[in-house]
Amino acid sequence: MHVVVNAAASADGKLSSRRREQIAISGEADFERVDRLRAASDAVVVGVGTVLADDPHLTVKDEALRSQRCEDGRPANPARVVVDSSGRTPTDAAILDDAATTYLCLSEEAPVDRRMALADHAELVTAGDERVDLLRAFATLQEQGLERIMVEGGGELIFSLFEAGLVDELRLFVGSKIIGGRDAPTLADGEGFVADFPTLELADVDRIDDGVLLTWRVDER
Ligand SMILES: NC(=O)C1=CN([C@@H]2O[C@H](COP(=O)(O)OP(=O)(O)OC[C@H]3O[C@@H](n4cnc5c(N)ncnc54)[C@H](O)[C@@H]3O)[C@@H](O)[C@H]2O)C=CC1
Ligand SMILES: Nc1nc(O)c(N)c(N[C@@H]2O[C@H](COP(=O)(O)O)[C@@H](O)[C@H]2O)n1
Repeated sequence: MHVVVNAAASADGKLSSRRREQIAISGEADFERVDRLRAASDAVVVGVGTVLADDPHLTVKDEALRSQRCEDGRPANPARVVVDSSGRTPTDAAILDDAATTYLCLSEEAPVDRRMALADHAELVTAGDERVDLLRAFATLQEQGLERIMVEGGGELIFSLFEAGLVDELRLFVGSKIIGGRDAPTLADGEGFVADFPTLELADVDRIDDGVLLTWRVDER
């Protein structure tokens, strides 16, 4: 399995505003790059915080890219995965439509009534007691043939993936907005590290739109 975290941060390092509303940080060319990365992936992963904040669809937007996937014998869109301990994903969320297979990674904490409601719309994976055990959940995804994984956020999930040692690559677009706000989400929120900080090796720097795409490989820990 190869896990790429892709996100867009403002020049001051925020993924969205203190209201946790989705903000277009990427420009047109970066959104096209993101679409190509989605098209090259077997699955696109987000945390339930992102589903509740953004109601994302997480499909490939360019029809030519979808057609190419079909010609290659793959589904038109990559699978979508939500990390959602207690099954808070709304049953009318865009991510649960029939454009692609959706996996909901739950923990034992997810109530039976939520499981029953969501089972009509998604494949349910249970791993972990309170929070989702990401190592186990990702191992289950791999058993389903999902090898090329793209993670789009948000900051809570990205921190946990670094903590679990699951991230191979980070692609961070730094855009030309200042968002500010001490409580606005950043790339890696969660508890934060105080030691054993994950370290990165810079692989590429590209100017895109009015910002910079930084590509980092994650050092083994
Ligand atoms: N600019 C960008 O590229 C992106 C920005 N965003 C923004 O990020 C914000 C949402 O991010 P967050 O609130 O951080 O939520 P998140 O999307 O990271 O989801 C976190 C939630 O996932 C669940 N979860 C279950 N097991 C977990 C585990 N082991 N580790 C971590 N989480 C686990 C918990 O309910 C937790 O609250 C929104 O404002 C959204 O707009 C989201 C994606 C990309
Ligand atoms: N790459 C990138 N740049 C930005 O500026 C963004 N705001 C995001 N947000 C992510 O894209 C998701 C929306 O996807 P759909 O258009 O609904 O398919 C959103 O939920 C964030 O994960 N990404």
